[in-house]
Amino acid sequence: MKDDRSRELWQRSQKVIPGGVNSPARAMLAVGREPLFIRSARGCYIEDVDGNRYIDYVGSWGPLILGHADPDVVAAVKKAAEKGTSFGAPTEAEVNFAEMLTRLIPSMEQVRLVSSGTEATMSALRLARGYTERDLIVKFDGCYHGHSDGLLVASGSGLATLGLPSCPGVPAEVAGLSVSIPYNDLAALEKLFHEKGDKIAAVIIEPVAGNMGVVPPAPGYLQGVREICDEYGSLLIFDEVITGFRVALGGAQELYGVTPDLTTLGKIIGAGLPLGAYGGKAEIMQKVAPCGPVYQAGTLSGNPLATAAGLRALDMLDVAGVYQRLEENSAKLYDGLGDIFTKAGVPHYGNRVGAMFSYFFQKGPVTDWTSASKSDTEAFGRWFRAMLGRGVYLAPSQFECTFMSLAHDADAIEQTLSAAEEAIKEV
Ligand SMILES: Cc1ncc(COP(=O)(O)O)c(C=O)c1O
Ligand SMILES: NCC(=O)CCC(=O)O
Repeated sequence: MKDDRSRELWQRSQKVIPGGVNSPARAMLAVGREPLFIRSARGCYIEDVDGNRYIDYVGSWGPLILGHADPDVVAAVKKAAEKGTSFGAPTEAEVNFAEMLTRLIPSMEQVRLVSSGTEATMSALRLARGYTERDLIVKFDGCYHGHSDGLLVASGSGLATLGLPSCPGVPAEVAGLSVSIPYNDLAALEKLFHEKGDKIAAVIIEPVAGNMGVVPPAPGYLQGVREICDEYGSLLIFDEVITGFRVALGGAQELYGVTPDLTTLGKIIGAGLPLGAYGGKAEIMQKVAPCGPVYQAGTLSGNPLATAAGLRALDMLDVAGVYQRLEENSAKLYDGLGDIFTKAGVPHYGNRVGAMFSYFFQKGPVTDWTSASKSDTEAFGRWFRAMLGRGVYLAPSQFECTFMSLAHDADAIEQTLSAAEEAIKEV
């Protein structure tokens, strides 16, 4: 694999960009190589600046469930751009988009558009605190909700990958308002509420965790979390930045039949453009300025290019059979990989929910961060590099997801499994 040009760019980039990357997850530090610089992508393929082509299972970290450069999405963005890239005033597309979101995710009676998942969760927490007039937030070890101060506590994603349990720069007073406890452990949540329930504004949870690798909720767990929140008058926030429009059209809340008070979205709803959203019960959303006192704003919020892309993408997902196809293709790849690991005698444990899955290099089971962190990350690094060398681009961390898209067809799956049969010999 030739990577001269990527290397050269990495040398240059490190002089002007910390670590050479604009987000730590891209650095590939945990898998023992330098990042590849990408010049283009289409469908399920990405191409780096040295001309290597890979089947891509990162999908820009989740947004590209339609595949890269979907022609309809690109056309919608072009058309919107010609009419102006930002107005700082309301548009018809925003109304259409909000109507679509509230129709497809009925618990979101009202919705605010923002520009990232981080903004969505940060704003939802502020609203929950403003609404309940309480300060404490509960989160779960290994879950990641973006990089706002109060959420960088026992976080998943890049912090888990780099082994950063906390983050300098977050004042202890702020971190102290977020309590993090193990995922999938109702007894721990009950105990915490028993002690501090009247101070807890909200519980924020990834209804399927995707930032410690994929960890599904145990049967009944989300229902249990809902009941505890109700008992103590705390809000339940589902962070569906990853799971929204991925595990089902109506997200994890539809799949598991549990209704949160607030939902946060990002990734897929922007189809690769910067777009996030938070929303929920109208009574709560009415507290947001200008109709209420909880301030939240954004120069580029509801950006016309992003909403045009999002509208087109959600239209294409709201078609009978789409999620069935994603499910079937994801199962085919996931099962095929499992067979290859088994045949090779490599200890592994898999978790999959729809079009997101992870294989952990350990015997498992993996139900929370404590169990996920027991994985053999050196083995994962060897696996990652062996797959990359055979044209398959996986997320460069044991603690991230493999994302399928509608562009991953039978051919791509076949090629991936052939690569895996060879690659596993190097693990
Ligand atoms: C569940 C979850 N919430 C929030 C975020 C933050 O989103 P963003 O990176 O768009 O700020 C992410 C991913 O990065 C995420 O996976
Ligand atoms: N699952 C983790 C992410 O999606 C993060 C991507 C990033 O921060 O670059």
